[in-house]
Amino acid sequence: MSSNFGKTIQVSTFGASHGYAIGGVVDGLPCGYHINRDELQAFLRRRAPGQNQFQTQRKESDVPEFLSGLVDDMLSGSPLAFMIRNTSQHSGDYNNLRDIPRPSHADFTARMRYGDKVDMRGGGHFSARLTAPLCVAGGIALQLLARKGIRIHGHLKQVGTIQDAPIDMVKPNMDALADIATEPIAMLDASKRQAVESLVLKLKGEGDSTGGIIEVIATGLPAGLGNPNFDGIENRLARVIFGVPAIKGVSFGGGFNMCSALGSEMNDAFTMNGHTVTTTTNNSGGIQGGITNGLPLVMQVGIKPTPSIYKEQHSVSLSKEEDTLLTIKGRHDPCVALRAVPVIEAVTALVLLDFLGDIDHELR
Ligand SMILES: Cc1cc2nc3c(=O)[nH]c(=O)nc-3n(C[C@H](O)[C@H](O)[C@H](O)COP(=O)(O)O)c2cc1C
Ligand SMILES: C=C(O[C@@H]1CC(C(=O)O)=C[C@@H](OP(=O)(O)O)[C@H]1O)C(=O)O
Repeated sequence: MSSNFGKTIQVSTFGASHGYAIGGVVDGLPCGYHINRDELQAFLRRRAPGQNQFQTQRKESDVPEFLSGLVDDMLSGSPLAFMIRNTSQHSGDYNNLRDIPRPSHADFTARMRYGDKVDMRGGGHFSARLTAPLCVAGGIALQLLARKGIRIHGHLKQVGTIQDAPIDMVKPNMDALADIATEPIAMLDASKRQAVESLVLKLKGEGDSTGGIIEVIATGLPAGLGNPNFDGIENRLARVIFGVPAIKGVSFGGGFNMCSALGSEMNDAFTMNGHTVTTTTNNSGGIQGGITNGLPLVMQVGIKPTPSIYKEQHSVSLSKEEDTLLTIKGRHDPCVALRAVPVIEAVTALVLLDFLGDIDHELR
C-alpha cells in the first residue's frame, strides 16, 4: 500500500488503526523554523477521537513522538519522522467482519485487493486513524504558512440538510472562522450548531449516521501558483483530499451551483484595487486554469455518512457465499464530517506549502 504525496514537501503516513503505532515522515521541510508544540497539540485535539458525545468514544491522546527532524522544537531540515502510539484498540469488535464485510467501508475492497490476510481491524491502514499523522504534518505546515501571511480555516458548511451561514468568498471573515475552530460543531451560526447537535444525538440514539460538507478557505496566497494542465492547484488538492477517508466530492468557489447558472451571473469581473488586479466576485474560488489569482481559495469537500452504523444491515458471508444480516460493534462517529474539518485544513496546508516551496527559497 503506497501512502505518499508531494513534490517539494513529500509526506508519507504509516501504521494501522489497531497496530502498535501510526505515524509519518515529511521530507523537504525547511531548516531553522521553530514549531510551537502547544499550538500543534491544540490543533491535533480538534481531530482527536473520544472528546465529546458527538464522536467515536475511542479515546486517544494523539501526542506525537518526534524521532528525527525536530531538535529543541526547531526543524532541523532532515526528514521529520514521528509516531503516535495506539492505546485503545478493541480489536475483538472486528472479529465477525473478517467474514462479513461492512457495507460501504473498505473491508470488502481491501480483501479483494490484498487478500484475506489484510489487517482491517478498526479499518486497518484505511482507517481515519491515519488522519492523525496528516494533522501532525499539516499542523506544522499551517505554522510555516502563517509566517508567510497565509491563513487556512474551515467550517461545516452543511451537516445532513442543516446549512451554516454562507461565507463571503471575496472577503471571508477569517477571524470568525478561527473563533469557531474549537467548537465541537464548527459552524458560524450558533442556532445551526444547536440544530446539528440535536440531529447527531438523535441519529446516534437510532444507530444511524449522516454526512456533510466542509468548506475550507485559504487567504494570503500570491497570484500565480499552480501549473497546467495536470498539476494545478485543483488537481493536487483533489488527489490528496480524496486520500482522506469518506470524501466523496471536491468543488471550488461556486462549485456545482454554477453548472445550472448563466455566464453573466457567474463570471468574476476584473477590477483594480489600487495597483492590484482583483475581481468583484469569487465564483472561481481563487483558481483559474489551475493557477491562483490572488483571491481567497475557497473549496468545498463532500463527506458521506459514516459507514459503520449500528442498525442491522444486509451483507454477505464470504466463507458461506450467502446473504446474511450484520450487526456491528465498535466505537464509531455518527457524523465523520465533524472531526474532519482540521484534517481538510491540514491537507490543504500541505499541498499549498508544496506549491510555495517551488517559488519561495526560504521554504526549502
Ligand atoms: C475523521 C473521520 C472519522 C471517521 N470515523 C469513522 C468511524 O468511526 N467509523 C467508520 O465506519 N468510518 C469512519 N470514517 C470513514 C471511514 O474510514 C471510510 O468511510 C472508510 O475507510 C472507507 O473509505 P471511503 O469512504 O473513502 O470509501 C471516518 C472518516 C473520517 C475522515
Ligand atoms: C480511532 C479513530 O477513529 C476511528 C476511525 C474509524 C474508521 O473506520 O475510520 C473507526 C473507529 O475505530 P475503532 O472502532 O477502533 O474505534 C474510529 O474510532 C481516530 O480518528 O483516531
